[in-house]
Amino acid sequence: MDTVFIYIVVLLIVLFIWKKNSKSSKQKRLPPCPPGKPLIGNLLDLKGSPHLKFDEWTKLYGPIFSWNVFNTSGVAVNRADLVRKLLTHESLAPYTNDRFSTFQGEYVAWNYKDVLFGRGGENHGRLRKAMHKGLRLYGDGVSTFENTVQLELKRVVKLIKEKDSKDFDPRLIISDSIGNLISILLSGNQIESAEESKRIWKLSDQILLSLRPVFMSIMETAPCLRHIPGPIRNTVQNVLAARDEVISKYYKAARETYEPGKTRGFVDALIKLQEEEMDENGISWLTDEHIKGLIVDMVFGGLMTTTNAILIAILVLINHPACLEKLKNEVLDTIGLDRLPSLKDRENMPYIQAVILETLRYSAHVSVPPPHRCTTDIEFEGYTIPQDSLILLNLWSVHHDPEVWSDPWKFQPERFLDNNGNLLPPEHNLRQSLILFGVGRRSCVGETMARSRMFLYLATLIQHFDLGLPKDHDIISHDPHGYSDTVILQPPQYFITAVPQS
Ligand code: HEM
Repeated sequence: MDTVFIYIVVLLIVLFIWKKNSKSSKQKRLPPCPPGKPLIGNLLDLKGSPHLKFDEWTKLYGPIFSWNVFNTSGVAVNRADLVRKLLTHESLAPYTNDRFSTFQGEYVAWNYKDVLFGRGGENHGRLRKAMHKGLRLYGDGVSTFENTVQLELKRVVKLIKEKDSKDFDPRLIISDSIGNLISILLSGNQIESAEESKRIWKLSDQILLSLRPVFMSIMETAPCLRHIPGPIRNTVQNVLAARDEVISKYYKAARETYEPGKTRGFVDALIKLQEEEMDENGISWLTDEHIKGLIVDMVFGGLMTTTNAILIAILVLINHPACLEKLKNEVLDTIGLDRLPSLKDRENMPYIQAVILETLRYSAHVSVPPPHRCTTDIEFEGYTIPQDSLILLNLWSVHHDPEVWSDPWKFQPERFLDNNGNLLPPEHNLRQSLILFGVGRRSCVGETMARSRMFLYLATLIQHFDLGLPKDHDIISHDPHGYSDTVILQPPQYFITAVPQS
């Protein structure tokens, strides 16, 4: 059975390449391209860690280069100003912000009814607004939700105190807690059991597995294989089962108990918006499937990114005790010990804000975000980017560009502070060289939420504990070159000590 299966897959891939090759593909002045192999192009080059290979090519070919895999061409953009121009300039933006057809968009998100995998167009803009509206529940000044987060943080502090100053792996506690927060945000309810965080993580993990290049190319070439017993069908079934569990828990439950005028969480906010947007025939552009698609985005977009950002910050900080000390002084001077940190404190705490920016720059853990699709031939910086090319934002190279960042591999929050210790303003050249959350029509909808969570988690941990290196475990390097290269870079397992502040 296995041999037949592999035979069919190989045959279909060859047919697909032949079909694509046989189409006329007049290539114009493409950006420089590393030499590849016949048929497969640069496939083998990208087998390992794509972000590291892209960085190598950036050094060889400069700020824009192209590559080819199975005759699909891609263009990588490796400098901050060029990323901004390509995605936001009014003459280019209408053509550079679409996405490709994907299994995740078609099957997991009800035929592109979400933001992340969704195609461009009018609905994409409306859905982004809807998601922002739902997320504003979490934004600055929403005190009820902030109180809920503080309750969750108290639980985290209690769990860490139970470690009794002994070594522990913070991933278990942080990932569970961020899962809980997403659950709370979706439903407005406090966590009922440990199962809820697990349910959310399961969906995120399954989507991540389905993003493996081999699975993606097979589904693109021969989607019918999802009906044949074997690994492809298993992957499809697992991701859809995990999705349906989350939808049943968060969408169906909210819909059944929804009371107009009460907004318990993100899902209620979307149901309310759906009602507000109904036309005279009682039909709303925001369908139930859109609401479900946005729930999938919340889980997949929000979980791994934020959990890893917090874990990276902790790992880097315990390896930089002087930064940790400055941070502790700022937290204790501004907030003290008698109350929990609140988002309002942030404006008086430039150092922690600089630490957050530098953590995200230094690690560039969303190193190569989901590709954009170029919808027509465009001229850019003297090159042609052909229609249907993938556009990849090489954020790893953008954030370690030695022309912009002095000593790019040094963790140095001070680079974002002026001589008086104030945070550089957003229009400063260095701030403009950060593309941490993308730019323009596809920029991250969860940016405010991610930054607020990073702030609250770090400030609360530092307020309550002296964080430090482990006593009985190896010290793990914080160098991002060693992070695992799933879609979002993850630091290796590490241990820390957390001694309660006296
Ligand atoms: C530290 C945390 C995060 C980082 C560094 C990050 C970074 C990014 C980046 C670089 C993009 C791609 C932009 C592009 O394609 O041009 C993106 C898109 C996106 N992010 Fe985030 N993100 C984070 C947290 C979140 C959170 C918490 C959520 C959910 C609430 C979220 C939801 C999304 C969605 C839905 C998109 C797709 C936007 C679109 O295609 O229009 N992200 N993010």
